[in-house]
Amino acid sequence: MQIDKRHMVVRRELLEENPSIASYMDNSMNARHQVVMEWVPKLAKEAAEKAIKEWGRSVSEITHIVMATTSVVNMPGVDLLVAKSLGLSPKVRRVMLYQTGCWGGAAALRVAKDLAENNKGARVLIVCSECTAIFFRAPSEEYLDGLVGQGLFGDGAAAVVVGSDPIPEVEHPLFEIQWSGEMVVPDSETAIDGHLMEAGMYYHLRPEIPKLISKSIEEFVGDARAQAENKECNELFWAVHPGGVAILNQIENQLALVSEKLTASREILRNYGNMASACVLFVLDQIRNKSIKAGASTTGEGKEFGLLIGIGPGLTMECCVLKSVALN
Ligand SMILES: CC(C)(COP(=O)(O)OP(=O)(O)OC[C@H]1O[C@@H](n2cnc3c(N)ncnc32)[C@H](O)[C@@H]1OP(=O)(O)O)[C@@H](O)C(=O)NCCC(=O)NCCSC(=O)/C=C/c1ccc(O)cc1
Repeated sequence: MQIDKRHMVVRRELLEENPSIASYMDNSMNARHQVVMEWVPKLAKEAAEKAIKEWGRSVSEITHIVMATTSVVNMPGVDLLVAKSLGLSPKVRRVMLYQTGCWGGAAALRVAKDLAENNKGARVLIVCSECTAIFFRAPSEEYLDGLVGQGLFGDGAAAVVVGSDPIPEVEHPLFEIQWSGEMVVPDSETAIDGHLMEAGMYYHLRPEIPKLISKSIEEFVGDARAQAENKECNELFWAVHPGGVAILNQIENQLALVSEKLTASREILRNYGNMASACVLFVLDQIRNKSIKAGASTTGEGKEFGLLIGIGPGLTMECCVLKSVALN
């Protein structure tokens, strides 16, 4: 699996308090709902506060919130809980992305880009928050792909503020979102599916997922590279969703990437597992932190352009072309 560590709110005590979650197929949705309604907003708030602090302006200047989660279904949306807990204005404009799975982080960036560019002065808070309590269950011989997911998935949240026309000396952009695109891999609808049942979220991950992705990745990346001065793959930096080691290996081989290109994705996989929508933002954070630490000339490992790629149910691939920022 190449995962050393994951963080999960599902611990022994929680399972003792909620034994239905620890069963394979007992009715457990009530218990799960309580857990994810507590933790998805809690993790989101923590991540958002860090992002807002780093951005450096007041919460009152956040005009929009875009939130992604696959871990909870609720009305009103959990974005409202998060907005309230952060003290955002009741007039903040909200977009909630549910059930996008692992392409949610990249999709949130796409939506935020369009909002920021079409609303002068807009500052869009993106929050991605995921909690595996919605689908954690006991193993069963009839459900091996569930065991694969159980070994892969972790809890986590990430946030970022997106805007246009940054205020000099006040706002310090890290990357510019140059372009965004999406593609559904042909005939892959059944590769990842998930259904909310009395026993919680029940999903399937077909073993052919990595192969299906590798069949379409070149075409998809070709569209993106055209928006990045047609740079060769190895002239870009890469923030690929670490869906699993086989997915990263297939992409690396298919695009003939040198091994360092996916280092950040592999490090996030190793230290956090697959946190669905939040993962690509963790990877991007890792890239800019390492770039700064290494004394690189840009936030993108010294490269001018990079691709951020989310991959999830559909199979949907979502890509943002990012332009890095010069580091002094
Ligand atoms: C990490 C894996 C699982 C194992 O890698 P490995 O240790 O190098 O080993 P192998 O790839 O050789 O696989 C070992 C065994 O596991 C089997 N296997 C391998 N995937 C499978 C399989 N999906 N079934 C059932 N047997 C299998 C595989 O066939 C093989 O069986 P065997 O030859 O009999 O030993 C690797 O195969 C891998 O990365 N697979 C792709 C993982 C994957 O599908 N990722 C999910 C992408 S979707 C996503 O990110 C989010 C979805 C999501 C959805 C809902 C949410 O709420 C939130 C999120």
